[in-house]
Amino acid sequence: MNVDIGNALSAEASPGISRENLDRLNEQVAAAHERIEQGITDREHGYAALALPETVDTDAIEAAVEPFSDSEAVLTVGIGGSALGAATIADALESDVEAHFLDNVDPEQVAGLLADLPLESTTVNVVSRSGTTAETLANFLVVRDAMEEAGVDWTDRTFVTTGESGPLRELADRHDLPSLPVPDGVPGRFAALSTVGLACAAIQGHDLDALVAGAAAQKEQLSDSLFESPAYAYGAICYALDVRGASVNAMLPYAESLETFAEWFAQLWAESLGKDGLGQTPARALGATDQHSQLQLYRAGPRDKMVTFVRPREREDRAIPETEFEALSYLGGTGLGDLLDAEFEATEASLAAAGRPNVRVEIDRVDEHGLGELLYAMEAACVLAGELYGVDTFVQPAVEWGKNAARGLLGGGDFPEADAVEEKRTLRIE
Ligand SMILES: O=P(O)(O)OC[C@H]1O[C@H](O)[C@H](O)[C@@H](O)[C@@H]1O
Repeated sequence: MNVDIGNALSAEASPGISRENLDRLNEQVAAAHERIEQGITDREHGYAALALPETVDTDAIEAAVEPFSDSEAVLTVGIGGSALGAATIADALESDVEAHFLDNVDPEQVAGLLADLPLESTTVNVVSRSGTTAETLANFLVVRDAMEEAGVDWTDRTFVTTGESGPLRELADRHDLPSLPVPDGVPGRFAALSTVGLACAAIQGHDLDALVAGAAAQKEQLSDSLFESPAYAYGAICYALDVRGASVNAMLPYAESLETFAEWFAQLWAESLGKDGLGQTPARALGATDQHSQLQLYRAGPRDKMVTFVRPREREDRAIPETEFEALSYLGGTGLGDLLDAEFEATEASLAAAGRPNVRVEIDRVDEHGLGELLYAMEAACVLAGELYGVDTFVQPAVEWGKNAARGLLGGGDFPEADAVEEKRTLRIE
């Protein structure tokens, strides 16, 4: 994996960072790295996620899901960090076992999905770190009911990943369901490379060791210089561009298979860094599709954005047939992948020509190793950025506030946050 920050230098872009300031920033990176290393060594809350390449037990995950090796499909019931890591891996890699996700409580979507799934051969993978998240538990109750109605013994087809206590743990224990623990000190959005993200990947038959090896390769490269670590280079440049005005980070992978990765990144970046009036807003996009919708804004709108390109250097191509149409002859004989690469190069150059900061992140290909590198590098980038901002990267009080308000409204306890609903000011126009 490599990260090219050339188009984020002030000689090329505005906002941008000068070489001198980059060297100064590197001193901050060195200090942050020391803090991060200490956190990893001590397995401190949050930092423990960056130790996962060493601590995750892939054999235990594979053994735990062994009873489900006959699955035609896997249905992950979870939300946020308990779904997006697994979804990123599932959507990036091919498998004969279809993966589906229930990470919303839209009744129409839930009913539609349950009606389509072969429930007798589907594994239900319920994931919740806290074991208390209303959406996840509600969806699970609905899924369980649908299985009973279809005459399927849900206890035979349910796998649980959760913490040591909480309602979901109790349920798993009561019904003797196969389960895995969520590792200590690993917040959900940093848990893709743990039991949380890897159980689904194991059920789908992906190579967990290759995923972890990719992550380990990036961990190896964490050092006290951003010039030696792609992960730190990315985190540091995002921070530097943000404090110079690029408050939006548009994540633009040039691979359909990485579309969900942009969604995962959005949670990681937003929930970790959005604190104390600070943080950079992640925007989700996809190349080449969004060249034809959002690019106008990125190239000619306010100078409050940076664009992150992610692309695999290699992919399987599909030939574009020769054609009798003269006007299209330039396409014939090339491949769809060649076209996508050309679109990528052109878009990157078009932003650079307009002096808009952008960063290129490249992996060899979208496979287990490349994905492991990408996920780990972005997590390390995020932890580094959190140190540079001076925020508490591993908490999410604003999200918890909303969760409490919703529970209070539903009668799930006495939560003062729910009073805000009553107090809401209204000025309705009809
Ligand atoms: O895994 P759970 O405890 O169910 O939490 C699922 C999600 O809940 C909240 O929204 C948190 O802010 C997220 O960080 C978390 O990933």
